[in-house]
Amino acid sequence: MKTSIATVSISGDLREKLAAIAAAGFDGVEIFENDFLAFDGSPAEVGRMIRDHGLEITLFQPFRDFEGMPEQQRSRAFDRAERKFDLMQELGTELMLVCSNVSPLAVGGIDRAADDFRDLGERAKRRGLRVGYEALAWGRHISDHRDAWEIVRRANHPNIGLILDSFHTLARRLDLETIRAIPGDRIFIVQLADAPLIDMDLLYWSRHFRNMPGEGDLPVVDFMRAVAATGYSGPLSLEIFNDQFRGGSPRSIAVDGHRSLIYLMDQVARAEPDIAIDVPVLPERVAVSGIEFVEFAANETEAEELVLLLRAMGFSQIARHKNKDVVLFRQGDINIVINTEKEGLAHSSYLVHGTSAYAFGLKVDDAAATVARARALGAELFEQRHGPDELAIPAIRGVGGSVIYFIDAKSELAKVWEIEFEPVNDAGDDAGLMAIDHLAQSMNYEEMLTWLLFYTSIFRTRKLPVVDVIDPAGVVRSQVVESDDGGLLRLILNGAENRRTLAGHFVAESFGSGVQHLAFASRDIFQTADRLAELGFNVLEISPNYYDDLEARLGLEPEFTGRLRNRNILFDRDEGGDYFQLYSQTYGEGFFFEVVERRGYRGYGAANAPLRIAAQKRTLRPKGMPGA
Ligand SMILES: O=C(O)c1ccc(O)c(O)c1
Ligand SMILES: [Mg+2]
Repeated sequence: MKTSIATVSISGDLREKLAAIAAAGFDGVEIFENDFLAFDGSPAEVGRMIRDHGLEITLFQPFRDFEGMPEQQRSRAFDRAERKFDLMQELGTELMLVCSNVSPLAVGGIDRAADDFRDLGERAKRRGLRVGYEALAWGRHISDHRDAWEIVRRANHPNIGLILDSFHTLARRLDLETIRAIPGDRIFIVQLADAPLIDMDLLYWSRHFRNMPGEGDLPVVDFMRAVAATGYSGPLSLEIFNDQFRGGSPRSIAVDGHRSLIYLMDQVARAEPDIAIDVPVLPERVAVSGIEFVEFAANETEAEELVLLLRAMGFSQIARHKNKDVVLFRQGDINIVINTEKEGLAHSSYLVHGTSAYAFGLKVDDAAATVARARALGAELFEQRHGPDELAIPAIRGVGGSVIYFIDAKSELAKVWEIEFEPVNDAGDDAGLMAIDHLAQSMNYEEMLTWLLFYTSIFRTRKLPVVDVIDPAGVVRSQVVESDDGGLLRLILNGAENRRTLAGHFVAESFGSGVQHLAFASRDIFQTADRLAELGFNVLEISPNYYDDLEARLGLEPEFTGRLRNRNILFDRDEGGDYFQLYSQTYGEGFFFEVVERRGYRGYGAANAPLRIAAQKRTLRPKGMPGA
């Protein structure tokens, strides 16, 4: 199936939009009339520019307030249509979208509208053009695709067809089964959009909050399954009205859009194995069984500080790389790599961002298949020169230019620690840390949907509802992406709206998005806390007021809250059970570690986040005093 996107979906002038759309791999564009009107070139020039990009014009739109007008307005509407037909012929496109009439002058009536469309069909036919009719969810008389289809059916003209738009159908929660009965060849084009569930006026919701399929909450896959059942084989065209996308990066929004369509088609093909759909074949979504390692890039001095910190959490250095300035620290199943090489991505990453967790490795069943899926979804491959006795670990680029490596047990990859490293003898007592519970990445709010779609389309993960975390300086939106089978990948995306929040400061001062915190799972957080105190760990101090409130709120025993308070442990409880957390102070521009213990608890301690953030901001190093 061909992929297409409406020019209205991304930012920039028409030239920038087309370049981004073509680069992202789309086959076609819908020309939104306003983009054309604002452009200072003739229709023929615009048409040529589009074709020079290897794109076809899948649709010209919108033509408004056409059907069911009283005389005078009716003949004027036909005159207007003829003018637009002239324009379409100069542009070089043959399909026009008419959206259902919103004018108060419009008279209702299915047959009256059908008559108008039959006449318009005749005019279109003379010019070799076609017209599609779309029900706007807020149309005056027609707001339901079933009624639009009935008008098209009664117009009974080969040049008049139906246009379906997932937003209008899903926003009104119309029965999707009604789509299956429409003959696929009577559907002239299918427009796709998702949206977050927000209770608001349909027109406002549609014009400001649409997003790419998979980024919102609407069942776009179910909609597309019904469309596929009709035998429709025309373009799938994104039509995304979104205020944020209008101000975003044309390139990255276009890449997101293309990714959303590939992922959507992939889901439809898997859900409807009996329907022949012409879609790219890609490996299925990848189950991640955990984070194999996290790698920090640092210079030598800062690496020493990091090492002190790791030792204060009970980590031991267990190996060093045979050829590179890279060392491996371990505790339980947690592998922390510190890379102080003077070349390669680690070094350039250090130069740009300072000491940071610039890479991590995920455990998967098949690393090659993982990369194949990621590539099919438009992810960027990462390859770096490696020595003859080193492994080529498959990898892609992630948030903020970071790297995600894939380790499987199928190949030699799982033996990377033995193959590339040599052991060193430095085992100390550990602090009861067993595994990485979760990894949190901070980014600008505008990037969140991009990375949400990235993670959910490539990996077998699901998103939880966005949580607004109140920082003293603003709101940070927090989005969990976790294994959808309750597996072991847990990621948090924190979207900062301003640079004065803890997350925003981190993004601004470390020059980009990245891993801001790592949470380790403890066997017994009380024992861990006591051990960390012996090791000289700088725990984040929590206000006594918190424990008074906790006691009252959850009805806890004073003896229990006393034990929490003495160790600066935060507590939360949900239907599943109890959650314990403690934090490090912040390092550098706001990086920190967390230790958690879950006793059946499923969440992430959102209730504690505002308080914890306020405490951490007190530990941020004052500006202008490096190293202080
Ligand atoms: O908001 C609108 O007016 C509008 C116009 C054309 C469309 O295809 C659509 O879905 C909405
Ligand atoms: Mg539409």
